[in-house]
Formats: sequence, C-alpha cells, structure tokens
Amino acid sequence: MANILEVKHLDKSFGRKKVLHDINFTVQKGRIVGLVGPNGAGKSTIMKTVLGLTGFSKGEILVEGQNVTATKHASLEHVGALIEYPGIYPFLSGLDHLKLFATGDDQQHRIDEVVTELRMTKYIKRKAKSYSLGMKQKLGIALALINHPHFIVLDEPMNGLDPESNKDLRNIITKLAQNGATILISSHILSELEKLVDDVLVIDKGRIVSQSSMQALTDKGKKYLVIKSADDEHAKQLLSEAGYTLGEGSDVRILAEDNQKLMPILKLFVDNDIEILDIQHQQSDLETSLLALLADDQLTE
Ligand SMILES: Nc1ncnc2c1ncn2[C@@H]1O[C@H](COP(=O)(O)OP(=O)(O)OP(=O)(O)O)[C@@H](O)[C@H]1O
Repeated sequence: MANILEVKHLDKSFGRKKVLHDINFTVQKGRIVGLVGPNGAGKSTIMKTVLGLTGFSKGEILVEGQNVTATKHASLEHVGALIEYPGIYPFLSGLDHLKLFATGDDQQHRIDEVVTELRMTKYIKRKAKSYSLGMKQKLGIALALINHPHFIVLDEPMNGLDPESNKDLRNIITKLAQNGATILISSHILSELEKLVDDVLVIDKGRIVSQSSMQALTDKGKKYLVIKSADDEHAKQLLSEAGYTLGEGSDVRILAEDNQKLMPILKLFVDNDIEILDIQHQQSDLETSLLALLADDQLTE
C-alpha cells in the first residue's frame, strides 16, 4: 500500500540540544498510527516537523510524495491537525471558529456533521471563553476534521475528554480511516490508543525504538493464565512447588508457555481440593509491552 508520509533520517535540535536522532518511519494510507513514548521523547516535535511548523537540521519529510519543510507546505493542503493546545479565540463562539476554518462548498453541512458527531450542539453558539478544557479540546478536534482531510495529525486529542467523548472520538477516527483517511495520533492514554490504532511507533529520547503493528507489539509481550480460586495463597504455593513461573500480583498468574497444557494445572487444584472460581487468558496490553520495550532501551544504553 502507498505511503502517505515518509520521514527519512530526520534530525532536529533546539539550540545545542539534539532532540530527534535519525528518525525514520513511514505511514501507509488508510492506517491509524499511534505515536507513543515517555514525556519529552519527541512525539510533539515529530508531529510539528511533519506539519512544517518547525524546521529541522537534517533529513527529509514527504507527504503524499512531496517535500515538507518549515517554508514548503503545498502538500499539507489536505492535512488536518490538532497540535498541543488548540488555538482558540475566547470572544468567538465555537460555530464562528468552524465557519472561519471551513473552506469550499458544503460548509454548513460539514459543520453540522462534525458538531453532531462530537456532541457539541448545546454549546457551539456560546463564546469559547466559557468552554471547559474538554469542550475546547473537542473544538480543536472539530477544526482539525472540518475540511475532510486525507491525513489527520492529532497530538494528545484525548486530553481533557470524558469517557463518552473518548468513545465518540474513537468512533469518528475509525470511520474516517474506513473512508480512506490516514491518522497519526499521540496519546498517553494507552488503554484508549490500544482500542484504536493499527500500528504503533515507539519513541524514546528522540529515537524510534520500535515500529510495528499493534498486534505484533502486544504479541511479543508475556501471556498469563489467570486463575481465581477459593484459596489463592495455597494455590500459588503448590504451583510454585510444581515448577510453574508465577507473575507478580495478588492473583494466581501463571506464565503461559506455547501450547500450555491445562490439565495438570487443573488437577493440582482438584487434588488439593481448591475450588476454581474463574480462569482467564491474559495477553500483554499496550502499556505492559511499552514498558518492557522502554526498559530494554534503558539496558542497551
Ligand atoms: N521550543 C523548544 N525549545 C527547546 N526545547 C524544546 C522545545 N520544544 C521541545 N523541546 C525539547 O524537545 C524534547 C522533545 O519534546 P516534545 O515536546 O517533542 O516531547 P513529547 O514526546 O511530545 O513529550 P510529552 O509527552 O511530554 O508531550 C524535550 O526534551 C523538550 O524539552
């Protein structure tokens, strides 16, 4: 599939401080790509350079095959973005903002659509100075989406959103991707990102630590068999004596091998008269996989 974004050997410094080191990645058309990493890793800086909002010292950025620099923005015509805090004028209403930003025909229809989808109808005519953090954030998202962009860059869009709004945003993004849009999104709310993204780019200290599909990243993590029993302490002791590797935590968490046999484990419970209340398989989530990757990155320094 064609790439909508190619970032090649990108270096960026602020003064003498180098913050991006030889960043290389591609984003395929129609994918939802998550940018994750610790505070200060370089996520916003990558997004800003991709959008031509800040210069860079070395490398190349191509959006739809055309170069982007701090002074060359032609290929960004069909790109929508929310970067850090949305730039909002306090004395204009949300609707005024949308009218200002909407271009081309069909403006009113697109405004109605995005306002309804983001459930902003109740306050869209109020001046933005009276908006809560979440309302401002939603207006920022609406502005990023209003012109039906092909490529959407969202830096921490879930900031300040309540769970219902997070779900709305997820549905909107999924629908956009199904209709062919490409999305690059950063968030610290990994549980939300996990439900949304196809691919994950992990950034640490200005370097790409990993680029893979979400599935591949979480598959690499450990898998556990979690058993809830009437006597977890006794069960843990018996399993440990039988040579099983147990995970951290108060519940009975057995590190699952490939083709793990359940029978001997269940027999251990039955033979010792320990009632089993529940059995689950647990796969590593994005947070666990990310922490493991970052820990490896510390070790290789
Ligand atoms: N305008 C600036 N001037 C100087 N240094 C900056 C500037 N903007 C960012 N930095 C530095 O660049 C590095 C990367 O910052 P960036 O904001 O890209 O990180 P981030 O991954 O988005 O972090 P967070 O998750 O906290 O938002 C940090 O060390 C930061 O201090």
